[in-house]
Amino acid sequence: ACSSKYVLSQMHPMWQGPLVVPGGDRQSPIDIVVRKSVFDSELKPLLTNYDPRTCQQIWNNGYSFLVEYDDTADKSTLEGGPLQDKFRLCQFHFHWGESNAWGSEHTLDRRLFPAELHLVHWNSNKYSLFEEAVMEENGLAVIGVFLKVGKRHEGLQKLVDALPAIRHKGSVVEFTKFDPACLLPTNTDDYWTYHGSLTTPPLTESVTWIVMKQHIEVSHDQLAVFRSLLFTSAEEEIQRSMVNNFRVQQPLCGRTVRSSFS
Ligand SMILES: NS(=O)(=O)c1ccc(C(=O)NCc2ccc(F)cc2)cc1
Ligand SMILES: [Zn+2]
Repeated sequence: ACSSKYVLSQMHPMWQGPLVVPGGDRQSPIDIVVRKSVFDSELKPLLTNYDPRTCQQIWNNGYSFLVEYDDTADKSTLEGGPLQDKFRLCQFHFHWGESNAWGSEHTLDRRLFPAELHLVHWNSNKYSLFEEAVMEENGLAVIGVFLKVGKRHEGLQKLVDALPAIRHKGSVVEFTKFDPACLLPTNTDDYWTYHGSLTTPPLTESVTWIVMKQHIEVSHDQLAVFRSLLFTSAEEEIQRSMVNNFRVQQPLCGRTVRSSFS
């Protein structure tokens, strides 16, 4: 699957038929084999500087729900870690399952988590628009955080309360003053990093992935509200629950996964 130009079409409604992927040898997500990751002492701590005033809206794009940030200036940024440049936050979203048994995109030694958060940033030192950066080798940086079911996440509740207003594909509501830093684990120094791709079409291989070692906890009820969202728009007669919106793990194709901790 590393050299083939096609990846297997997936069961997901959005994945009709084989997808042509350019090259296809650095696709995401992957299974992170912890004991095969290589400690790199040059990896720095992550430096996030998010401004809640840049939070603009929350919407249902028919695959997940996105919280979008004003990325017309370097106001909410990510630097450090494996990155050489400054990256601007443009949005965050989640992937989850129909049950708590699965839902994450990355796995740790094949272990599945009920959900995964992605904070999406683009390289504002080198590019002037997300759409430009998404086509370039070092254009994007995405932070992945695993979710586990446990105690209620107070910071997440404001977002959960907004979801009923965007049940259908295409709906958008104003959403302001949300600090995405509240969704990061307490320890952001320990992570794995590797070069991969977007996990949804166009699957472009422009992402430096930064997957946090420490997960965050959300309650069963909070996750149940994610599952109350719909893939379908209000006009469609068949409503389909927005669940299992994850891509299956892709071949590593000889890539090295580095760790910031030994
Ligand atoms: N799950 S993930 O974090 O890997 C991911 C992040 C962002 C996007 C995205 O922006 N798609 C729309 C898009 C893609 C390319 C464009 F040029 C414009 C919009 C897709 C997947
Ligand atoms: Zn994602």
